[in-house]
Amino acid sequence: MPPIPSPDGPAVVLDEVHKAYGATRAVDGISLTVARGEFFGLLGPNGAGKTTLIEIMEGQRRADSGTVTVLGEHPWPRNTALLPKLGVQTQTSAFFVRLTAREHLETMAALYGAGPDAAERALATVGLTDDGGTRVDDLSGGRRQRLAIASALVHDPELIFLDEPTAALDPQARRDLWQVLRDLKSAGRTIVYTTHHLDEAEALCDRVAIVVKGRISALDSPGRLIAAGSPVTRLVVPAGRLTPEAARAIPGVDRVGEEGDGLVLETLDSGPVLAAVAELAGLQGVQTRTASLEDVYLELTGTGTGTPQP
Ligand SMILES: Nc1ncnc2c1ncn2[C@@H]1O[C@H](COP(=O)(O)OP(=O)(O)OP(=O)(O)O)[C@@H](O)[C@H]1O
Repeated sequence: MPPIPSPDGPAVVLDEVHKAYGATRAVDGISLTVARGEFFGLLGPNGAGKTTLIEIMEGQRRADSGTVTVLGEHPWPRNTALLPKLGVQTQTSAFFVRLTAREHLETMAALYGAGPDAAERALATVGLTDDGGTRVDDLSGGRRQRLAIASALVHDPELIFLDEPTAALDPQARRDLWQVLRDLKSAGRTIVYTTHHLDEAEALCDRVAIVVKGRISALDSPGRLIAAGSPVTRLVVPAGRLTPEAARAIPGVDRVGEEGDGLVLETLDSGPVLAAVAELAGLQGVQTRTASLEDVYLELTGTGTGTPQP
C-alpha cells in the first residue's frame, strides 16, 4: 500500500487508475494531481470516462487498479470519514420536490449534521435566498441547478465535485452560475468540474485535463494549452463575398473551409491576408479568431473544426 499523503497535501492524487466495464476501458491509466484550492476541469467527448473518474474519486465506484487518494485518504472501500468533506452535486431527480428550496436544504443539512444556519448560508451562496420559500417543483431549471450546487455545499465541504452543472441552462443562467463558482473558488474551495462548454472551462478552470478514450491527452492551464497549440488565425468571411478558389489563391492562406454560410480562411500570417481580403471582398462583417481552448480540444479529440479543405 503506498504511503498516504499528509492532510495538507494535494486534494486528489490519482496514480495509474484503470476501470473497465466488460471490454470497455472507461478509464485507461489516468494519473493526475489536483492541488488544494484548485479549480480543475475534466473535458472530453461523451463516453471519454469523465463521470466514471469522478465517481471513483467520490468513492462511488471502485477502480480496477491504480491508487486513488482524496484529501489524504482512500475513498474506497466507502470511506465514511471522508464523506462529510466531499460535496457531490445532487442530481435534480434526487430532490425532495414537495419541500421548499429552504426545507430541502435544511433536510440535507440535518442529514449531514450541519449547523442550524447551514441551509440559509448555502441558499445565499448560490443566490437563492429570495427563492427559499418556493417549492422545489416550481423552481426554474436554472434555479434547480443552483439548488443542486447548494446541496453540494450545505455541509461546508473541502472538495466539491460538479458534473456538468451548467448543462441545460440558458446563456444568462450559465453566466450567473459562473459567478457563483468563481466565488466558491475565491473562498478557497477545491473544485473538480466537468463540462462540455469549452468557453466555460477557459473562463473558470486553473487547469484542465482533456480526456479521450479513458486517457489524458493534455493537462495544463487553458492559457498554456492554447499557447502551445495552433498559432493559426481564422478569418471568417460572410457568404457570397469571396469564392473558395479566390480565397485559396491569397498568399498566406493555408486552408479554406466553410462554416455556416461563410468561408473560413486559416493563416499563420493574418496581416497580409486581412489586407488581401479587404481588397477583394471588403472587411465589413469579417471576423478574426485566434486560437481558443476549443481549437485545442477539437484538435486533440479529432473532431475537427468547420470543414477545412487543403
Ligand atoms: N455502469 C456502466 N456499465 C457499462 N458501461 C458503462 C457504465 N458506465 C459507463 N460506461 C461506459 O464507459 C465509458 C465511459 O463512460 P462515462 O460515463 O464515464 O463517460 P463520460 O466522459 O462521463 O461521458 P458523458 O460526457 O457522456 O457523461 C462509456 O463507453 C460508457 O458507455
